Amino acid sequence: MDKKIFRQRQLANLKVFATTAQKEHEDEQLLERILGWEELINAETVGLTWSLEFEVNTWPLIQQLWLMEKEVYLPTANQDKSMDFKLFSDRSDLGFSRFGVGEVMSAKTRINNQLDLIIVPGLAYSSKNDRLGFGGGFYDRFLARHLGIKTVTLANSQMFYQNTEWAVERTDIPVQTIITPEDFYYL
Ligand SMILES: Nc1nc2c(c(=O)[nH]1)N(C=O)[C@@H](CNc1ccc(C(=O)N[C@@H](CCC(=O)O)C(=O)O)cc1)CN2
Ligand SMILES: Nc1ncnc2c1ncn2[C@@H]1O[C@H](COP(=O)(O)OP(=O)(O)OP(=O)(O)O)[C@@H](O)[C@H]1O
Repeated sequence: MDKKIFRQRQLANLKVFATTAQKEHEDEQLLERILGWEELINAETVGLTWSLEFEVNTWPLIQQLWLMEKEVYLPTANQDKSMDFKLFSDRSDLGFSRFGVGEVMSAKTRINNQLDLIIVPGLAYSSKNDRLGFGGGFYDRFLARHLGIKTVTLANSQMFYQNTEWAVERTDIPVQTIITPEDFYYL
């Protein structure tokens, strides 16, 4: 299916799912699974996003990472479609961009784009490790420029597809590991 049409359908699905108790339950399962995952345990610097309602809730994960004394970085989306990961160490440093996503506002914060692990956001994933994002191309551009960075994603039951049901572009970069409530999919 055309990527744009699939993305709109998927966004509508996820917004409905976000109102259910099942979504919250799966968020908890996914949190538990990634916290027990060796590659997360071994990472010292972790990049992830401040989640929107229909995405997997990252706030409990961020708090756990702080307790584990990991450095947590959130991306800032730039005008030229590049991203910079900024150190996030205090909830009060958070602001909201015009797109409505949380970003670190503090100007004196550290940038680190060579992270040990990036937890990539997205709307849909397949067992072939294909990923469909929001459509900005921010992560595909970032990952193309930072080859060798480890990537993982948390996919709830509504985000995960056995087959890739949308058209994959040449610039789409697959995610190395997908964690679902039941399984791990490695590229
Ligand atoms: N929670 C979360 N944070 C995230 C992402 C995400 O998917 N989820 N991103 C994943 O990539 C990045 C931001 N993604 C974006 C995706 C699209 C547009 C966008 O369409 N911008 C339009 C204008 C929007 C407006 O003006 O309202 C544009 O720039 O033309 C912006 C940011 C970084 N932070
Ligand atoms: N490395 C790249 N260089 C140039 N253009 C790119 C690159 N990666 C993606 N694009 C372009 O950006 C646009 C959006 O890409 P795409 O639909 O894959 O976004 P997405 O992966 O869903 O979003 P995101 O990565 O922000 O979560 C497309 O037109 C795509 O061709």
